[in-house]
Amino acid sequence: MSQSVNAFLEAVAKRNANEPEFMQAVREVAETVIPFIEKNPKYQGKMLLERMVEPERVIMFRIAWIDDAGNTQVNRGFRIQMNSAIGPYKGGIRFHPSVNLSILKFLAFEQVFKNSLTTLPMGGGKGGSDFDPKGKSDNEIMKFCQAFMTELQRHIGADTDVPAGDIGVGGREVGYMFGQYKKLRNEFTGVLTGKGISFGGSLIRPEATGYGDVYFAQNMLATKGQSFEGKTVVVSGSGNVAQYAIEKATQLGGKVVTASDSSGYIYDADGITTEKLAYIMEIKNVRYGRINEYVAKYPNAKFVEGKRPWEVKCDIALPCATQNELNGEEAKMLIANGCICVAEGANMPSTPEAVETFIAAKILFAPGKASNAGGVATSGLEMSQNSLRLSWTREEVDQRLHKIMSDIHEACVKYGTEADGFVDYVKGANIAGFVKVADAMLAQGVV
Ligand SMILES: NC(=O)C1=CN([C@@H]2O[C@H](COP(=O)(O)OP(=O)(O)OC[C@H]3O[C@@H](n4cnc5c(N)ncnc54)[C@H](OP(=O)(O)O)[C@@H]3O)[C@@H](O)[C@H]2O)C=CC1
Ligand SMILES: O=C(O)CCC(=O)C(=O)O
Repeated sequence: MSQSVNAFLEAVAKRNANEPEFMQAVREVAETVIPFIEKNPKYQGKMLLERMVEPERVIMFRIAWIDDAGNTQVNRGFRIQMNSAIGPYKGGIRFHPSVNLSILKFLAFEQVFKNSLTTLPMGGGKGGSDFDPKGKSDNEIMKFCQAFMTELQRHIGADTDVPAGDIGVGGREVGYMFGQYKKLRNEFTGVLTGKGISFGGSLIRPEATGYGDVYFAQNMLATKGQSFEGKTVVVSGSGNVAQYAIEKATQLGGKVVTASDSSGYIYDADGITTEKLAYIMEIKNVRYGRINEYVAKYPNAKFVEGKRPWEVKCDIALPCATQNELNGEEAKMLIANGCICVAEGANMPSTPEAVETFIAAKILFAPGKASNAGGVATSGLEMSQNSLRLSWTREEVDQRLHKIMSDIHEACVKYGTEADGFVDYVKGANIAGFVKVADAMLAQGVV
């Protein structure tokens, strides 16, 4: 690592002690963007990256609510408004007991680059709470969402900051938060995305992150004359992103053999067909159950408790669960088993050692900020439809999503192609994402 990158990271670490996930995300960007800045005088002397690692605003608040047993509960809420140079803050809300400042700052920082890559006018933000939705009744989920929005509503707005879902926050939670915002503010605006279709949501938004991840992998595979047809695919997670990655990979002729949750993974050598995926959706979206319930219905499959699916032989891997779920050893195992393509559906699922391993082996590797950008891009399309007070068809939204994912791929190739023709998608995504935000910051002066 160069001296300037080292010095930069030391200074950031000093100001952000005990924030390992945030430092991990900053390091990955700094290693590729600082050498680019050093070759481009236009971006020097204005502290651009130094400004980008400093959130424009961090909001932290108490959420008090009453559970079904009549007990008072207290959680912590956050919204990180990271960068608004190219548009209103935009990014999801996460409800998970692991949520803290470090995790949300890493997600908000990644979001700035990702949103820039989509080509749409969206700044970056992220929020959430350490609230654990597991085991809560529907009434408790609604009460919590209302209490969360009672505070958050004063900080957001259709032209200020537009939240959406993330881990633990899907259509149900977005609906409850939207209802509370509308009640308190007495306005019907597109203040959240991922809304229900009957109140301003966009067709394809639920599918968009998983579909977009597969479209991006399709673009990468095409550079090698390859496709999903006949390939074995390993997917982690079984939530929103994983479900639609499985659906699209299967539609394109791939055989998806795994899905997982935090308790372990299921391996189905016959492939997760459309009918079997419908069962996963019932387990996860209707009953909020566990992935091992799959083997009770499909006994040919097995459940591997407490493990992750990267030990399964595959051609393509799609990590779609959470951060740091694929380590260096697992990356080596994937490569030794013949994996040629990894497209991250989750945010930062590969550890730095895993990323290094994929790039050293020169396989097709896409970082989440490029390959999972289809979700927020379609949120951007939802905002456009809300502003127009129109709804586009499934086909129209899917067509736009396709085009956006191809354009992101092209931008990565433009900025990430090495002298020997290898495309470093990490470098490409970071530099392409940086350039648009940096140009806007330069034009707007030091603010
Ligand atoms: N939803 C979206 O549009 C977008 C999401 N992403 C990213 O994709 C990833 C998945 O999000 P999404 O599908 O929406 O979330 P969901 O809540 O729908 O699903 C999350 C899945 O990941 C698993 N998971 C969560 N934490 C862990 C953990 N610590 N170890 C193992 N498994 C875990 C969950 O299992 P369990 O139920 O056991 O916790 C569940 O299967 C996240 O990284 C998110 O930031 C990125 C872009 C957009
Ligand atoms: O759709 C959005 O606004 C948020 C998506 C998101 O949180 C993400 O891209 O990680």
